Amino acid sequence: MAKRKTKTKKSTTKKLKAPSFKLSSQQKLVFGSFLVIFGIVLCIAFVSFFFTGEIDQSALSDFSSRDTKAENWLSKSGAWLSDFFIQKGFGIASFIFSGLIFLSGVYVLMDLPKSKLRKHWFWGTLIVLWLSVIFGFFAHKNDILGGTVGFEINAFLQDFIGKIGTILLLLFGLITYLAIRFKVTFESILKLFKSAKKDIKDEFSDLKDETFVPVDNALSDEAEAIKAAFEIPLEKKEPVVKKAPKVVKEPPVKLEVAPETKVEEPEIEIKVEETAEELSETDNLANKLVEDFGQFDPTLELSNYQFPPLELLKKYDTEGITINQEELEENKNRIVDTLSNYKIGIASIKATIGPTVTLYEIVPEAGIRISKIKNLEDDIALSLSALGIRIIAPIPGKGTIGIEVPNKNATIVSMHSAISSKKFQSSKMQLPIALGKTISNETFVVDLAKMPHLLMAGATGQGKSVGLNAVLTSLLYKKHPAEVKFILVDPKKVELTLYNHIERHYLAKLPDSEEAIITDNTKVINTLNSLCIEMDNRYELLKNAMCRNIAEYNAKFKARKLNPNDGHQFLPYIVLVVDEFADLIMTAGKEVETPIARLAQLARAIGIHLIIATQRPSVNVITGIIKANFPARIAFRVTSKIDSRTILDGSGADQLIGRGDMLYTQGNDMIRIQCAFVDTPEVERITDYIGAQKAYPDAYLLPEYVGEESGTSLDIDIEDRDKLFKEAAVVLVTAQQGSASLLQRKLKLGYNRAGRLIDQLESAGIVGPFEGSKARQVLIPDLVALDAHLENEKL
Ligand SMILES: Nc1ncnc2c1ncn2[C@@H]1O[C@H](COP(=O)(O)OP(=O)(O)OP(=O)(O)O)[C@@H](O)[C@H]1O
Repeated sequence: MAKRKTKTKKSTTKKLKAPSFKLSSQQKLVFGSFLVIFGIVLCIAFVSFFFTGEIDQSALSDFSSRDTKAENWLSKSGAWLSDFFIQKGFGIASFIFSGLIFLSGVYVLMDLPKSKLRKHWFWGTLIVLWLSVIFGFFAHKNDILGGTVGFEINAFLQDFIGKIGTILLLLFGLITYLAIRFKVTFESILKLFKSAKKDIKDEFSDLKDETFVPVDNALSDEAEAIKAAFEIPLEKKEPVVKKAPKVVKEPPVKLEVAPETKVEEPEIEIKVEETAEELSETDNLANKLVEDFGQFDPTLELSNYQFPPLELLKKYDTEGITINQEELEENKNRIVDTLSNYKIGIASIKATIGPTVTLYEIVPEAGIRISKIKNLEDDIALSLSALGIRIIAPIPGKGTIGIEVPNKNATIVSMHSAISSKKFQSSKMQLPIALGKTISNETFVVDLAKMPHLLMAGATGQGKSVGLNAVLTSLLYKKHPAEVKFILVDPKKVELTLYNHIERHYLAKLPDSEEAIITDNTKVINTLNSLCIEMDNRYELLKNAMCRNIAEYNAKFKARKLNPNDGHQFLPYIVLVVDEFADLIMTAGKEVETPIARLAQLARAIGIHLIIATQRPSVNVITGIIKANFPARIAFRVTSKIDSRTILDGSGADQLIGRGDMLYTQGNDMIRIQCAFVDTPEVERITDYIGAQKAYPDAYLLPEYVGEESGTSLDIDIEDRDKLFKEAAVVLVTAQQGSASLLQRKLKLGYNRAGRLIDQLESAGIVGPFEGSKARQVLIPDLVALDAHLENEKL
């Protein structure tokens, strides 16, 4: 865009330059002074016209006769000129013409830039026209106020749009003029009003003070002396010795501060100037761009995009607390009885009712050891004879013991309630996810960007897929397609297919792949490696932009402080979802584990987040390296304590009741949550709703990844060259800079491939040899020479 702009600018200046003629210094002096004098002549003639215009009318009709005399101070010529400009032309606004002619003379004499003068003429003429029309509006006949032009235009306008229409049109013209010429905005007008209001207020209070003057003067001599000691007028900054005038406007407290500020003032000023100069180059440009075009809006391309409405999600009748007093009492009695069987006395008991389980918080009697209760966990569970009892002894942060007992009638936590909750709606998180409801019926919202990766595990049929859908749905309800992209890996081939509808809105894929959702395990390897390249590229961009994370980078990009010509672009978050990780590890092993681990370790700062789900939480799937990099974990119900340990590093998941009952941990505490339920038809409605809207031309393209096997390090043979060879040559020749990182950025390549390309370009004689830290020399001067060079090679 910018390039095109400069091009058009250049071509117009070229066009304009063609007819211009150069004046010699003498010619400039003659021509310039003529214009200055002519401007003055016009002005004198115009002024005189107001006194002599009427008398001179007859003289004009007999202009050629030497006998007729005109009263105008410049005689007949003056009378004629002013009649021409004022009477027949634009009325009193014609004075502006005399000014413009005078100004043109000054410009010619002083050899000032003509572009500015052209601007003055353009805007000046518009003002003349506007004034003439507005004066014409108030003139009843062909009056000198608006001249013939003003009168006629008025008559024309009033015939068609009436008086009110004309005045409104003129007002609109004025607003447009002010907005374009002086960059006036609505805010600046408001500001002006505010400051005017303040001034009036100040003035008023000053006046009030002044009215007190006589009282001041009437003060006793003693009071006068005390007051005088403080009366050092701030503006003058004179030494204290200079005793004050009689009028006291400021209270003494304010004045006491004065000497301090006086001392510090110069230091502050110096500091401000220094920073201002340092920032000036890039920041001033960025500020100007923001002023002219506003902040960069990544959503602009799909500015009409509508977020899915809440109505697409289903509401359930069984929502809300269903446990009754009877059940509560019954459970309480059983807990008290069971514990007393083991000689554990209870001081108090409190219940918190959740959607699936109720937490009974017990304060044991003094002297009871917590370890005793913990050891009896299984026995207590057995005595209470309920599935899904979990004992938390003690509840972290409280001195109590928790016993979670499932409710007889579990309630469904609908996605509708989670998404519509205030907590989710008003969340300012980068990637907010409404996971479900906690035991105290609060909607649980977490930030995926903070996790920064999520591991989900649970036995089959316990709610993993629903959980994944809840995560994806949350993001779809909160993030614009420009802000987040998903890479979906679905070896089961059926779980995530619905998201195909939103491919061109929300999905990312490899350039050559047809399907955005990856179901083939071999393709996953390429995608993961490509994601690693994307990660490296993003780190390079962040480094160049001197930003520590994607949020800072995007903020800087939006503020137009990063130049897109340097490869900078708005970076959407990328969320990689792998539905069946165990399957992937079984078929591809190390080949996927390595890039996953690399991404998990490094990708957090640059906005790539992984969510991996597995139904086989065994140690060969969730390996040490994976676990170390996935602090945020969700465990649905599993069948054994060992599985629970593998996922959560502790038991608990084996005591869940299934159907979306889950434990969430982000390193320390475990939180029991009932996962929000989102059914397939709901997901379908959402994806259909989004899919029916205008989309990007293609899915978000990840950098191309070519496996290591293709291409050797130095392919001298033309046939063996990388298929991006020509593009790479064009990039380097255009930039006249032989750098691999430039190729990486422009062609979205990984470091290895860019390096290989540079080697091939060297052997083809397009770039020079390696020169240490400096970029290689480009041996071909331009694209024409490059074409010729490549043609020669073929011969
Ligand atoms: N949050 C929930 N609330 C209520 N019911 C749920 C919830 N999550 C899952 N269920 C019930 O459990 C069933 C199985 O859930 P889901 O398909 O998510 O299991 P899964 O763990 O993905 O199974 P698989 O591994 O075999 O795909 C759902 O059809 C639904 O009836």
